[in-house]
Amino acid sequence: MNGLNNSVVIGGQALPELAEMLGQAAVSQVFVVVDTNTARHCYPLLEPYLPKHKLVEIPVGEQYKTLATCELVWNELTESSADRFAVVVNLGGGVVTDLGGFCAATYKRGIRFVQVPTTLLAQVDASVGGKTGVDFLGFKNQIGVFQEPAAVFIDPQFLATLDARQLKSGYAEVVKHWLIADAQAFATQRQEGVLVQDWAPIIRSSVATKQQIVEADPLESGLRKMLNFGHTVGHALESYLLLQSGREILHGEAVAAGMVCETWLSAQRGLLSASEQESIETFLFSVFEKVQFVTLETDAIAQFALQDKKNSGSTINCTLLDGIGRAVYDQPVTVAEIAESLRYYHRL
Ligand SMILES: NC(=O)c1ccc[n+]([C@@H]2O[C@H](COP(=O)([O-])OP(=O)(O)OC[C@H]3O[C@@H](n4cnc5c(N)ncnc54)[C@H](O)[C@@H]3O)[C@@H](O)[C@H]2O)c1
Ligand SMILES: O=C(O)C(=O)C[C@@H](O)[C@H](O)[C@H](O)COP(=O)(O)O
Ligand SMILES: [Zn+2]
Repeated sequence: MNGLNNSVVIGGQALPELAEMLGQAAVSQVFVVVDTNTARHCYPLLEPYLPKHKLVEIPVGEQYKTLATCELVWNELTESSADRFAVVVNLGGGVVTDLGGFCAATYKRGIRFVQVPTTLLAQVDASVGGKTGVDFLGFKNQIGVFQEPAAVFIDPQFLATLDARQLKSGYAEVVKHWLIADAQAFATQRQEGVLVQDWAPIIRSSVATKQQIVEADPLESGLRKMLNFGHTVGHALESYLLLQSGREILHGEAVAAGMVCETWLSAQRGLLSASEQESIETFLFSVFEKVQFVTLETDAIAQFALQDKKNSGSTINCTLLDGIGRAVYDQPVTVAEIAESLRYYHRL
């Protein structure tokens, strides 16, 4: 695609390869989207590898993953007269890669973008697979498109400035990949927790799991729904708390809670044994603190699942576990069952 190809490069060679790619491709202008934190911590590491470019800085946080923030990016592209040979480099966590990807995919009906993820969450999940978008009316990723980046450049050195809470949030998606597709890794690697010294092997295996699933079903008509394990309940919880100032939680924290709830739903249906359920729960609670809500809120939280993208009509289709390392999708669940799973979580 105009000298850029759709690859994922992981390791110390990532930034030199990005430089090489941008040097070879027909590129009219380069725009680097950052947030305020990645401008400070990550841009100095990337800058030596970039040709002449313009920096586009967006505010930090999920609250800014909105159409209003997209306008900042589209304004900059328009005012700089960016043409279809311009390339957007998204340098940041999942908010930057989702939003920057969406802005590029829609500007003049689509210009090329590359992802340079700087959080563990974005390195193991968000930067790969072509889901881009923003939140809308409080619903997660309600507006977006599937558009693969021209390439993804993952350098674990960016993780050095990430705090423990953010590392754990990314780790939730690693655990999700184990639970849906890699029982062996869940059995052997979970002992290490987040005290991992070298993230590269974990990033490589998580990205490989995700790529394998995405390649089989890029537009999520079936199999890709496995990657949404923990997200029917997780997104409902994340969306509900996002709308309440001061109670926001991180995406991975919501997914971890969602995985406990959806593990319970799996066990309720006889898909998981009591001992499998217990080992998942015990592990998740050894890493993640309990998300705070009161029982009275569970019905309101569960209502958010009515907007889940996997739904058909009013049927909420959940992804459940059929044993550790195996996911089944399109499992109908009711709002009442989701609320019950949240009450179970609350009681633990
Ligand atoms: N597209 C997908 O497939 C996909 C997959 C999973 C999650 N997501 C989305 O990703 C988002 C969450 O991503 P996230 O957890 O990366 O959040 P994020 O982008 O908000 O980054 C987390 C925090 O870390 C800061 N930061 C980023 N890199 C840093 C670094 N190297 N050093 C210090 N600080 C740094 C950011 O400024 C922010 O404060 C959610 O919106 C979620 O919906 C998308
Ligand atoms: O790539 C996918 O497919 C996923 O579901 C990965 C999820 O971890 C990610 O949070 C994704 O953004 C959720 O997508 P959505 O379609 O439920 O908004
Ligand atoms: Zn996710």
